[in-house]
Formats: sequence, structure tokens, C-alpha cells
Amino acid sequence: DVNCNPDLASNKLSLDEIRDSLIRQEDTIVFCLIERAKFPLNPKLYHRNHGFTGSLVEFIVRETEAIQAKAGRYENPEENAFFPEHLPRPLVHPRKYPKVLHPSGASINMNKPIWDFYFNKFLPLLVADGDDGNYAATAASDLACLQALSRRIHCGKYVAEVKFRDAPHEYEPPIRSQERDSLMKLLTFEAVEEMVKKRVEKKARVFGQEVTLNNTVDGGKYKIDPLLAARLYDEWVMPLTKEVEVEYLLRRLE
Ligand SMILES: O=C(O)C(=O)C[C@]1(C(=O)O)C=C[C@@H](O)C=C1
Repeated sequence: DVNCNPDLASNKLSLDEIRDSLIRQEDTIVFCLIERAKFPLNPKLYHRNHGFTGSLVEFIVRETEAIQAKAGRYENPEENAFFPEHLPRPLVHPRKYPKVLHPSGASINMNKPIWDFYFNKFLPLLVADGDDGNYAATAASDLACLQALSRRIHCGKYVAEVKFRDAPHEYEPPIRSQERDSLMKLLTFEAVEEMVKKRVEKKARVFGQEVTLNNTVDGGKYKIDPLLAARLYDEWVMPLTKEVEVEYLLRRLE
């Protein structure tokens, strides 16, 4: 199960279970990066000269989200749209989601900073320069990366909820005084962050190696740079997850 949402049957929520889900999501994210790295940058996707409002990738993400909204994707409180304005209503209600989050948490959407770091900072480091014309496939793999990153980062809402429930007396004073820095300190576990970075680097190495049937060593060529995967987590994924946690906690007593 890759969800941060607890099982509907057992409405229990534990930090260990949510961390397990974050660990499983690392696999998804690393594989998404490997898929995107098959294509060069394809910069035309990102230029505002295609006759759309915005870039071609923006158009594709907006339209795909509209279709997925009809299929009920954004009924799941773990999912946040990149273009949440004017999304169509769902045609199906596939599942009832347990209400574990505080209602104010629903308004937290970190997708703008996610979009910005992904396209402007991270992508040029991940892929080769060049243009192979595979715009539709490239945009689809960008969207897969964005959605996987967004889901992981917004799981911070669940992490924050469980941390609050486990120690309300510790969290309530800084929430009442709206002290961001104290909340950030309370929710940070540096040893956990170090393990996350090491594990993501290792996953990039293992999932991205050349697999051959003979025993010759491949000379250490990987489909993505393992250190870049660790850096993605260090510079963007974990800081934004913590930002979600702080924003959630600030609203937790509303
Ligand atoms: O595992 C936690 O406690 C989290 O809050 C998640 C996370 C992360 O993003 O991986 C963020 C902050 C902590 O310092 C450690 C890890």
C-alpha cells in the first residue's frame, strides 16, 4: 500500500506506517526519474510559444488533471492538483476516504513551489540537453514525476497529524503562539533525514544499474546520477515536506 491515508477499516494512524509509505514512495519517485531521463530536455515543451495559454507542458498537465478529476482523483485528500481552479466534478465516487486530517489542512497546496523547483532547478540537472521531438511522452513522464513528488510532499499533512496526536502538549504552545521555528525544530529528526538520503541514493544505484546476464561489471554506469537523487530529497523533497508539516500544524487548532 503506497498510501499515507490509513486503512478505512482501522482508523489508526502511526508514524511507522506513514514512514513505511514514504519509503515505498521513494521507489515510485526513483522510477519516475529514470523514465524522464530517457528523454533529453526537450525545451520547446516549456516555452510559452505554442499558441496555448502557457507552455505545452502546462496545457497537457491542465487537461490531464481535468480528466483525472472526472475519474475522482482529487476526492482523495492525498492528491493535490497543480491547476486546482475550475476542475470538473467527479463522475464516480470510487471510495470513501476516512476523515483523519484537520479540515484546515485541505487548503495547503505546495504545488507551485514543487512546479518551480522541478522545472527550473532540478530537471536541467537530471536530463541531457537536446531535443528529440518526443514532446507528448516527455510531458507524460514529467507529469508522473510531478504527481509522485506532490503526493510524497503532501503526505506531510499526515505526518504532522500523527505527530500532533502523539504529543499534543508539546505542539500546542508553539501552535498557539504561531512559532514556525519551534514547530520546525519539534518535527525534525536529523537521523531519519540522513537515512532517507542514503537509501534514496542506494535505490537510484540499484534501480538504475545496467542489468546483464553475464557477470561482467558494468563500470558503474547508472541511468540517473545517484547523488542527484539524494540531492533532490535533501534540497527540495524533505524541506517542502517539512513546510507542509509546519503549515498544517499552524492551522491545527483552528
Ligand atoms: O519521518 C518524519 O518524521 C518526517 O517528518 C518526514 C521527513 C521527510 O521528509 O522524510 C521530514 C522531517 C523529518 O526530519 C524526517 C523525515
